[in-house]
Amino acid sequence: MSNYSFPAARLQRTLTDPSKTPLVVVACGSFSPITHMHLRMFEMAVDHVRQNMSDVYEVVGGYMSPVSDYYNKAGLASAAHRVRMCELACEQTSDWLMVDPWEAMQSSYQPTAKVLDHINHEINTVLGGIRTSPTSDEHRPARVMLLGGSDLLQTMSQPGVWSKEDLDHILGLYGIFVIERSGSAVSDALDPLREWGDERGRDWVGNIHIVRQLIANDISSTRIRQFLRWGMSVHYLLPNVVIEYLREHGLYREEAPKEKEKGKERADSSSAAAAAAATSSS
Ligand SMILES: Nc1ncnc2c1ncn2[C@@H]1O[C@H](COP(=O)(O)OP(=O)(O)OP(=O)(O)O)[C@@H](O)[C@H]1O
Ligand SMILES: NC(=O)c1ccc[n+]([C@@H]2O[C@H](COP(=O)(O)O)[C@@H](O)[C@H]2O)c1
Repeated sequence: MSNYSFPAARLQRTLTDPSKTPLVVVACGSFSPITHMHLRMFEMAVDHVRQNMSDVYEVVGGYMSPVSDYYNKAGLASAAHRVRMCELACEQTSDWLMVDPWEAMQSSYQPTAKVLDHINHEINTVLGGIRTSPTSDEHRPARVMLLGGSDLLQTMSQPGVWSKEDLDHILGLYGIFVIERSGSAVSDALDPLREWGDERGRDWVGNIHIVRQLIANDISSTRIRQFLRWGMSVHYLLPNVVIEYLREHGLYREEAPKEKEKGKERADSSSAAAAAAATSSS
């Protein structure tokens, strides 16, 4: 990892309102390829904070963390390509989003709890937190929160996909913004978690922040890969710079063997995560 450095150039290092808690939003996923919806999720989370939690939090950063090549999911491009596409998309379409390549550079699958711990450590221990005002030397620890779609939340109550310890860590300590996604009803995803949270005497659900999609956007990377294989246009679904990169590197022209086998519309992320978790623990 000698060539790794934590990206902090766009991290807001000083609060604009000294009374607030700095908040860093982190999306973990395969991003194969990154779509406009992946980028938009962050804007939706910021709007949610401004509208519902602005008395407590100020968003100071947003990170994407693409999974490594050890995530056993069919049809993904290499981690190097996925990280680069995310970087290009962030550089060209956003003035605050960043990509942390740490997870993608690891030589084994890293559960999401570990990724959040890593970012928390970089910001709050290595960098020492966020300055409370330009005229003060006081630093405040940033709160790190996960960001994902309701399909991700749904996997959290599927047996064997997440360990109880990791759920406790993520939902108890960090918290999550959940963007509702068609096909994954939020209430169905929340109910089992509510039971487990109570069973353990902890308020998990209080740390789950549901973000409604007021303009429904159902872009999925699986669909994009399919369109590319079929020679269809993907314009206005992904940033142009990513489309250019896909063309240059000839990505997703062939169907991945496992994807073909399954013949599925959307790769089953829960089985992929379970397989990845099984690989990492074996
Ligand atoms: N259209 C969408 N609406 C809500 N959440 C989304 C949407 N697209 C992606 N996400 C969320 O973004 C995160 C990372 O996305 P991921 O890379 O898994 O994309 P995906 O489109 O779900 O991929 P795939 O189709 O390959 O499973 C996940 O938590 C996922 O739920
Ligand atoms: N046990 C875990 O930590 C666990 C389980 C399921 C998914 N995940 C993460 O959620 C994301 C899911 O991404 P995909 O939807 O692209 O499969 C990945 O970043 C994956 O690492 C983590």
